[in-house]
Amino acid sequence: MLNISASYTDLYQLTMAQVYFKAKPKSTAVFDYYFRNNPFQGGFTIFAGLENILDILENLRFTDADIEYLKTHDFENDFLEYLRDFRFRGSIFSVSEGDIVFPNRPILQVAGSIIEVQIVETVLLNILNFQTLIATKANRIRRSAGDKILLDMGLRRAHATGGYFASRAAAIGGFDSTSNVKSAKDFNIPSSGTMAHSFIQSYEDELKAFQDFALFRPNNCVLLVDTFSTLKSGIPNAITVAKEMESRGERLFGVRLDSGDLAYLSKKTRKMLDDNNLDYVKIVASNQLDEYVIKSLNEQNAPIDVYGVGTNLVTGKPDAALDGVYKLSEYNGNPRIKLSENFIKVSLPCKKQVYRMIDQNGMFYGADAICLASEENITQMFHPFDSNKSLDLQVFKQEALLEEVMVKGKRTKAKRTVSEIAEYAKMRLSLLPDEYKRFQNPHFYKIGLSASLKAKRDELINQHKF
Ligand SMILES: Nc1ncnc2c1ncn2[C@@H]1O[C@H](COP(=O)(O)OP(=O)(O)OP(=O)(O)O)[C@@H](O)[C@H]1O
Ligand SMILES: O=P(O)(O)OC[C@H]1O[C@H](OP(=O)(O)OP(=O)(O)O)[C@H](O)[C@@H]1O
Ligand SMILES: O=C(O)c1cccnc1
Repeated sequence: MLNISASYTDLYQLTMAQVYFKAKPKSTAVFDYYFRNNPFQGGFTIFAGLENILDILENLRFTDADIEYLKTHDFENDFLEYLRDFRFRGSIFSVSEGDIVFPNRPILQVAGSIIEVQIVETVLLNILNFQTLIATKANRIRRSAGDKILLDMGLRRAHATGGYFASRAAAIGGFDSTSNVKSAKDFNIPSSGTMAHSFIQSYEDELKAFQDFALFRPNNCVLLVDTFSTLKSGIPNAITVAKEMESRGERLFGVRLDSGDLAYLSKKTRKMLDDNNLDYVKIVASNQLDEYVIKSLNEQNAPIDVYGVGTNLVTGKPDAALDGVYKLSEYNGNPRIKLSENFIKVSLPCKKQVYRMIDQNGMFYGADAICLASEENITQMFHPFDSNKSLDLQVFKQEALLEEVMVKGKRTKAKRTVSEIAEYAKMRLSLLPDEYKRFQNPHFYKIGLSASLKAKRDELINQHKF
């Protein structure tokens, strides 16, 4: 994992923490993590990053160098000594990583000493917002690509170290492999790679470049065919090399197209390969791909077997960020609220649970009910702000989404691998009806409050009215 110490936070967390330390060191708090809008104007979001956050929180420390640095920021000595021994000892309830989530309902709830839960806000938002964005983007690309192989090649275009977590999130969203060696190693993701134009340019002629590559690196050999002319030079040379490999008892894995009209070129390439009895040679395509280009290429029946996607995947284009927030819902056991002129931004008080409604076919019905943590079997949910709207929940099976994953700073469940999380995401997505999955105007997934939670919230709104 990347080395993240407790100074991976915003300064204001520490300035607030010093005041808590001096004025009310024994106080406790509960914070909710949620986001406000599905990214990419989609109908759902895939939650990712939880396992990394649990790893980070279990090991979070201020290093001696962190403390030395903070000495230059007017912090008091006794507070700095407290930070020297800082540990995260809080508890976390969370949705399972890989589950399908929706806006404006708690995904994760952090409880503990107010100093500790405040300091970890930044790293938690940083990791969860980014991976959730990228897993959701990756899944859009997966849904466009159908059963074609998807290779993440984005590290070089990612926002610095973001590429490390982007490759992990891409695998959760449905990518098959990554070019990113460190992520592949750390997260046990299959890795793969082809060759760069520079390799071919370093030779006097393309054929010799292909021949050397096939000779010294024959396994999963993919030749990049567009350096000079795809159809007049790259493919004929690749066919020559494929035949030479056959004579050695080897097989060329594929050719990669990286420019031009990918539908036209892949059709011509397929025909040239097949005419030479090379139907096993795969066609890889890359060049600024995203879910829309891939959908279009599939609609044009482009015979592409593998799509390599970089920039648009790892930067979460065009959204760039998920708007996830971390809001205080309880202080010293008392409910807290944040008001806003914008109704949707009014926060929800108290420790909560979220129930997902399951229909008689075992599919998601399209509604999550938020209630107090102590409630079970919610009979009715109410629209958060339109008192005329409610939904009878008695006909549904109800599934509790928030489960305990950390107590006193220690995990309470076994770690899950990236491939387990990816499988889980796929399974959960299969339970979501198609109308929430379409790219244009997806159906709106309902959110509702239990009567008790709504009453608590309304009581607090009235208390704080001016
Ligand atoms: N048949 C196709 N249908 C839809 N989109 C395509 C098709 N072929 C290529 N594209 C996409 O169109 C865009 C083409 O961009 P651009 O013109 O910069 O590529 P190019 O012709 O390869 O140029 P360069 O040689 O500079 O890389 C890319 O995003 C590519 O993935
Ligand atoms: O287009 P993206 O989706 O971001 O995919 C990654 C791109 O990165 C590489 O190009 P680059 O020019 O960096 O290297 P190269 O010289 O190997 O082509 C690769 O050839 C792809 O075109
Ligand atoms: O393996 C490749 O082809 C690759 C990897 C990273 C970026 N572009 C291409």
